[in-house]
Amino acid sequence: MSVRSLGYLGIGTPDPDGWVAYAHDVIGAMSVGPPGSAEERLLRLDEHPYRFSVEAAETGGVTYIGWEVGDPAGLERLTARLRAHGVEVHEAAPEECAARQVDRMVWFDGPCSVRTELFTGRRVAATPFVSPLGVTFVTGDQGMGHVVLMSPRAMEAVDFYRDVLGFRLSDVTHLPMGGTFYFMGCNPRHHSVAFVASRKREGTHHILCEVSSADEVGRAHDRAREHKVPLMATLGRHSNDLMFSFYMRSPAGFGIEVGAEGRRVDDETWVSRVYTADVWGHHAVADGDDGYAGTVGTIGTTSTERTATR
Ligand SMILES: Cc1ccc(O)c(O)c1CC[C@@H]1C(=O)CC[C@]2(C)C(=O)CC[C@@H]12
Ligand SMILES: [Fe+2]
Repeated sequence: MSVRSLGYLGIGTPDPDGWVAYAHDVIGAMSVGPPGSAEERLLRLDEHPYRFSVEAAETGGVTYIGWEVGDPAGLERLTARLRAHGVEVHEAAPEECAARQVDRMVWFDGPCSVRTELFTGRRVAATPFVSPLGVTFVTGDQGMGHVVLMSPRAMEAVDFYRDVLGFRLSDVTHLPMGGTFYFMGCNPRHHSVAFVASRKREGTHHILCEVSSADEVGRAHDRAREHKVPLMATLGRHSNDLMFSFYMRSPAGFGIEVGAEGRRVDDETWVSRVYTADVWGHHAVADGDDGYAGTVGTIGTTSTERTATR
């Protein structure tokens, strides 16, 4: 398998400065450059020169996905394989490679209408990563996190990632209220990309940033409340990747999942299963709800009060 990990994501949003501020103040990402510079919109999570590139766009969503390939020979093989499957693959110009801070990059129009890039020779930042909030992100051989895309053609996306790009179909989850998710991996992270079948819409569902501990998830959850960031789903534990996480809205509309304690997958022993529920929590939060008011029940009220509220 030549694709090694999720390297970077382009973020399109009508409010780039708002997204950058959110990334600093709530997620804990670090800008590459000073306020007002173009490099301020390049956001780091670790030793890579950047993981998010935030750009102005009419609608919010991932504008491109960058997959890191192990070496130049692997990129050659993958490019030939894509072309053999009829995919129009473009060689990035030197200035594009310089902007991505990579030695070589090819790109094509990928599933879910997302520009998909394959690169080798990523620069390693000369300066250390220092989160403005002291956050440590889990990346390394697991890549930057995961991205979940919605599409009416989710199955085509799954077939392409498995049969052409060589991803593992880790498992499938049928959620009563949340649709069917297909989770795909290319390294020990349970999934680096997932596709959810959506009858009407095509776009970005959420991006995961994994942090180093459950307490870091709790602190991110506190920051979301402090900054009045709407929740998309409450705290919970997934049954497939065992991630303890919550989901909040980003200013671009799609979700940011902040999680910890995700399991590592060994391709030699992994068994793909079908899930229909999380271990606990992860209750979807309706727009405008703070994810807590609905939990006030009859516990602690008297029988008279209970009768009165019926
Ligand atoms: C099922 C699942 C397993 C692992 C993941 O990283 C992951 O994002 C998901 C997606 C499920 C997700 C959820 O559990 C909380 C409620 C959510 C956000 C929805 O409202 C739809 C997708 C649901
Ligand atoms: Fe997720």
